[in-house]
Amino acid sequence: MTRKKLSKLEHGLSGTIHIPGDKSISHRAIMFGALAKGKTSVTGFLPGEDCLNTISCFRQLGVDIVQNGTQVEINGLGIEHLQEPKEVLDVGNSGTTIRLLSGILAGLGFYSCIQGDASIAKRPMKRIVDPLRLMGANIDGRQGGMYTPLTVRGQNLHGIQYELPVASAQVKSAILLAGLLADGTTTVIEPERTRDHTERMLHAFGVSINRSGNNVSIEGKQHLTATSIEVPGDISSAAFFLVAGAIVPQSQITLHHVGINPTRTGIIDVLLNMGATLTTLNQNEEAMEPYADIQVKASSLHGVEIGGEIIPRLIDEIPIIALAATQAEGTTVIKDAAELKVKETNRIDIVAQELSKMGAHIETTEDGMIIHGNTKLKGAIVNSHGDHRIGMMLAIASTIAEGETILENSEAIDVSYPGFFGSLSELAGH
Ligand SMILES: O=C(O)C1=C[C@@H](OP(=O)(O)O)[C@@H](O)[C@H](O)C1
Ligand SMILES: C=C(OP(=O)(O)O)C(=O)O
Repeated sequence: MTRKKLSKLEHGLSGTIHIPGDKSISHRAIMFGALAKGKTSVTGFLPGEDCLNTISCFRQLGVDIVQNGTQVEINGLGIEHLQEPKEVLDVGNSGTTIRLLSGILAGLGFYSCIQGDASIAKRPMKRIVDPLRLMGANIDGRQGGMYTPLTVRGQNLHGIQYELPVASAQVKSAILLAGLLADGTTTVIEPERTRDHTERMLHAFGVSINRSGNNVSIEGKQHLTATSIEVPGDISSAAFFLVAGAIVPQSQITLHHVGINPTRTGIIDVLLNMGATLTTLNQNEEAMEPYADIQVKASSLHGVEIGGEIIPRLIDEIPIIALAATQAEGTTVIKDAAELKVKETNRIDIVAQELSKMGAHIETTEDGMIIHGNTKLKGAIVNSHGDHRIGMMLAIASTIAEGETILENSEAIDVSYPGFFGSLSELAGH
């Protein structure tokens, strides 16, 4: 366990930083490059633990992948050339890897077993097992398919029409990827729009995939053609500094080349609603994934209500939004976010528990939290509980907390943002 000693900043944050590559897009670039025929080049790849685990899983499936920092070359031979792995596939801490990979493996002609770390062992897998079984998949797990390890004996699948019981891009993507290998058409109906990186990137690999309202359809037996992928900075990583820039007095910072796909920009909408001084500059809307520079200045915030269709557009940002809310005038209510309970940790309970140690006033509810604002935070011994987003949120909290903060299990941050403390030091002028 790594314990990190942190303290309140004496000055505001200033300067410009590059935000590391988007995690969701990096996973998909590896996976789709592995399914395609030909050489796929990826730039801006996120060399975080989750995405490195995706690389190692696909290497075990026989794919030649050369990774050098943020550059990756995948020499794909086509879907039909993936090979039965000799060992258990280990996804580490990554929910995205296990769910999307299961969708792919369900339609291939061999046996595989997938597992991850202690957090993955507690996360729900029935949400992918159920629809994949409806497509004819032979997939199982502990407790009737609820939990890992998962075993998959790939076989012929057929398309289905499936209404998602929860708004989840991982479940949508698992079904669409199985649909790519299946006979006939597969249609997924989303209750609310979730991130659409799978749809955008499959299109870039030459696959035809159609959206009509909240329905996404794919024809089976299509082939992917290798391409080049440019991964923009991860708005979910940028979020920690967007909030830091807003709440650390006298800050003014610019985050360079951040993805602004509209299915991901809920954090920008919420910060603007809270009264933050935030501007997007140098927007590029033409790219497969749009991006921009984002500038934020310290400003006084006020509480807001967050719920409904915006939730999937900011689901991973709720821990850092909760911190912003502790500094806002008035109360912030977050609802319709029960999905937070099945992330790397129960993010409703852990946000409340850890921020309360620093003096925050947070009530948990069944599907969110009520955060009372205008709180002076104080240093404390806090713990990431092995959850990268909790770790980063607590590190940002320490920059405004009186006294010293000790962050236990700070190593979890490497899952999505290996250079996080370097970025923080750079902006703090250390
Ligand atoms: O598809 C993806 O890349 C992701 C989807 C979201 O999960 P759900 O699909 O479970 O909502 C998100 O929380 C996760 O960090 C990444
Ligand atoms: C929930 C997350 O990721 P995953 O589901 O891929 O583990 C996250 O990055 O916050």
